[in-house]
Amino acid sequence: MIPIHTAQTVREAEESFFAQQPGVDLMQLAAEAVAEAASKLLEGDRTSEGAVLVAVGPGNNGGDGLYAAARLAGQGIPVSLWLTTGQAHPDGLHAAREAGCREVDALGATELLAQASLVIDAVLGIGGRPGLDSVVATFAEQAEALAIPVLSVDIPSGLDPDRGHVEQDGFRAARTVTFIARKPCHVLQPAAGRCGVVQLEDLDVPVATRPVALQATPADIARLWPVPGPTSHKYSRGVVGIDTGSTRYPGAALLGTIGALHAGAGMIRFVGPEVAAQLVRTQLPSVTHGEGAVQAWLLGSGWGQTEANRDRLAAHLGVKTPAVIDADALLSLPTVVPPNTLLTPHAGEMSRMLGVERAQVEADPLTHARETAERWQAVVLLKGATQYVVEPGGRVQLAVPGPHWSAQAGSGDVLAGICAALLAAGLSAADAALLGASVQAMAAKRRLGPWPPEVIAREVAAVVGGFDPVW
Ligand SMILES: NC(=O)C1=CN([C@@H]2O[C@H](COP(=O)(O)OP(=O)(O)OC[C@H]3O[C@@H](n4cnc5c(N)ncnc54)[C@H](OP(=O)(O)O)[C@@H]3O)[C@@H](O)[C@H]2O)[C@@H](O)CC1
Ligand SMILES: [K+]
Repeated sequence: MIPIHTAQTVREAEESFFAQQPGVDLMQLAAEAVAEAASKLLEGDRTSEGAVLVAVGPGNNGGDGLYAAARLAGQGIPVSLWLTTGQAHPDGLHAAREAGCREVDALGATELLAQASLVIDAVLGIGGRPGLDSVVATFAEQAEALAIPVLSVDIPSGLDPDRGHVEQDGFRAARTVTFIARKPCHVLQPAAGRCGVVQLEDLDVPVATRPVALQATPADIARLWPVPGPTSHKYSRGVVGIDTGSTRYPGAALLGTIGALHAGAGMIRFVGPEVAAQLVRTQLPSVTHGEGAVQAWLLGSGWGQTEANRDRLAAHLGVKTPAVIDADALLSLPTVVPPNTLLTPHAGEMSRMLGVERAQVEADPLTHARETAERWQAVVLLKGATQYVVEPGGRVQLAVPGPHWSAQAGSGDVLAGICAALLAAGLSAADAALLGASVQAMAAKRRLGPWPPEVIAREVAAVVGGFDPVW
């Protein structure tokens, strides 16, 4: 799991590091990493005038950029500096000037842009307030329009380091070199989409504080997946009870059932309405129909919004079996849900659960997901371009990200089914959510393109097969 830390935590880590090792110059280490990354991005194209154009802000982020500029100029690379506010880190500026960097003003920077091979964005880092001065914002847009690669120092300037929300257009980096720890903007969408490849330079500075979130990697998912062993049988692998679908939405039932089967459910008991049951029967012969003991329930997908939802939900939740509660059932939740319940809303559903606007959830997903988890004392999987797994108590994990093709009807039904299979296998609701969302993303990556959700669901089985260490 990759720890994600806030700007404040990183600052504190830096301070306590300096208190213990005052002689170490972190800015030089940072600049060295930036210069190295710049050299790689230049790929030998070092001849044109203004090959590297460094946009320099007034603080230490600009200082990193200036020392990196000095290093590049020292290698004979033509480097131009644009001091975006007219102010700059004094020692860094001195070093860059000594090394032969030339300075341009805003107009000169815009003119040079067309010939530049690389822009280094050292305007604002973790000390910046979100948003860019309009001249810098226009420069960033032009760099993007001209497809000039941008290397961002620490974060693409203008982003809020601690959030995924993007307030205004700004730099879109090909690569971001960040220091000490990854920050939320590097992993949370849509901000993460502006960072390009994120390269972490930890500068040997330890961070003692608890991370604000943990980002899962495919290796984590493979390690945690419940692969069957020699003593496994269908009951030990987990029986999933599924009550999903309606006359209006029978397909949701089929999709969730396909998801559960392809994620390794030992057995499925389908107890949804007859119209959905018929569909499942014709497509998935291994599914059994009718009541019986189950280890986890999958509820809510494709129910539609009806008065009957509250009773339909209560009928299953009364027995205190772990459950995945999805879609329409999320709006009929009782005040108390059974232990190990997983709620799987998207932003729109979460906004209705909390009685706020969807835009509010989208602007600050983490706060709202935390509030949802606290209110129902249940694990929440907030679905979307970034998939948040939030537990009551505040622990936040982020699923492995996937391609944006997955933003389509039916993906959520499949995902709920995958999570239910994992819950039935005995995983905690948090692990079921993290593994379920991640494996679906990994499957979508293997099947890149506008594949329908059932095709991605079938690919899940192939991804899971790769987790088996025996074969
Ligand atoms: N800690 C670490 O891990 C390490 C840190 N290092 C580096 O230090 C960076 C942090 O440096 P930092 O603290 O000097 O802040 P930084 O981002 O340069 O910006 C502050 C300046 O910008 C200004 N300003 C703010 N918002 C603005 C806006 N919207 N538009 C315009 N101006 C704005 C603000 O002025 P103000 O108006 O607030 O007086 C102030 O002058 C960090 O990102 C990393 O690159 C590495 O060297 C080593 C490891
Ligand atoms: K920056």
